[in-house]
Amino acid sequence: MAPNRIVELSETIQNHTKIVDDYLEANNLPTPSFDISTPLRLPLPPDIQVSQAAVLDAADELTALMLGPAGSLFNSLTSLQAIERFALAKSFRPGSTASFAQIAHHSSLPEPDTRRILRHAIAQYIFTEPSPGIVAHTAASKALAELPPLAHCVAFLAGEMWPASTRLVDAMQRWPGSEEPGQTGWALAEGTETPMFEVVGREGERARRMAGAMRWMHQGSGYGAGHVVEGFAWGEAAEGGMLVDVGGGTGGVAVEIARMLPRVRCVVQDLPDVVAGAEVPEDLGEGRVRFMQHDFFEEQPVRGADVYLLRWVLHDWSDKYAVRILRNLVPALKRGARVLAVDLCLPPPGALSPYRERSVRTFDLAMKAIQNAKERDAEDWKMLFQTADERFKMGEISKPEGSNLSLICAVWEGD
Ligand SMILES: C[S@@+](CC[C@H](N)C(=O)[O-])C[C@H]1O[C@@H](n2cnc3c(N)ncnc32)[C@H](O)[C@@H]1O
Repeated sequence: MAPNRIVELSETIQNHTKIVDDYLEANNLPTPSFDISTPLRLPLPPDIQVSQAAVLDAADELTALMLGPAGSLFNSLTSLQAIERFALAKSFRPGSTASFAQIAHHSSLPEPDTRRILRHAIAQYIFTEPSPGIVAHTAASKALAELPPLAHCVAFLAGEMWPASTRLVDAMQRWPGSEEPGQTGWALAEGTETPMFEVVGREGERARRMAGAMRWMHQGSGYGAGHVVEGFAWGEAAEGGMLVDVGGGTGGVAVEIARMLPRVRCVVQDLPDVVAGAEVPEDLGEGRVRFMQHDFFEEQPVRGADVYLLRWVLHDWSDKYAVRILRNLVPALKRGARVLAVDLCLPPPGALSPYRERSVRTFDLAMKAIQNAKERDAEDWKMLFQTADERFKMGEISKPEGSNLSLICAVWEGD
């Protein structure tokens, strides 16, 4: 039986890497490394360059296959932006084929542009060209056609995050060290100083795209509410305690917590528009989860709760504003109350492979580009709580198995 493609690719990598390695060794040339003494290009003759190219081709395809269609989708932002803007993925059914002319006709894009965009996408495994001029779907383009939250996520990254990133350094130059959410790369790209969440949030289609993107990003098992329930030492709070989910959206996390901890009562707070669209599922019965309009830049109205949850909230804000959010909790806190931030905790430098570290660092810069916000490491989290109020006592920061987010808990030691 022929080996599967991934095995075939790994063998290609192994065989051709050996050819390159043998050549370097036989010619007393240094093995590739990141050392400053390394030659800028591998000094290989044309016949050995064939092996070098074979390794690069196979490694690229193997990476894409290992990531899966959704994981490898986000590389080619130019063509992705066009695919979304001109609805190219929906222009013909998955399983069928279409000519460039047919797709152009459907999308109202000139045929030469359609062909150029699609061939750029095809080079990233989005669509395929089984015979010259005829296009078919791949798993990635089919997913764009059929999964609206994924399509929204791509559109949000290509339409909001990417332009913001291209202006990030301009914003850094114009407003050095700014912590204001309106002085960002996104603001420069948009030509406004109104923060991104405000502008996008009130524009129908863009707001839907952003909401869909959030839904898609939350879907992975690494973001499940189960990690909060299972990873947090609820103690007595599980026995009839009160949880306030500050900036809790439409209650997805609180509902899961209420389901898994049947004696906990939850108040979910968010902005009026968000809370207006929220519903408590029938199986939870009355009163266990209720929604409340509350702006977290105002003083916390629910006093004496056992746990105040801030899940994926503080990373949306620079320290200046995150400190305000925490300080607004203080008047409501009883001694021993816990403030639980569930957010990314950046690992110490070098703890992850560069490949993995790149994605968290990219996320960190993206937060800066859109909102002057940030991802924080353990020291940053400690500083944040201490700056908000010295009566916060930091507990351990833990990362439940399989979770992308960490549990960052501080206990209130004031009266
Ligand atoms: C990234 S979402 C996290 C939602 C939820 N905690 C979760 O984990 O799914 C950030 C939330 O903060 C809310 N938010 C933004 N500004 C707010 C404010 N001033 N007061 C209350 N909520 C706010 C947003 O509406 C949104 O629901």
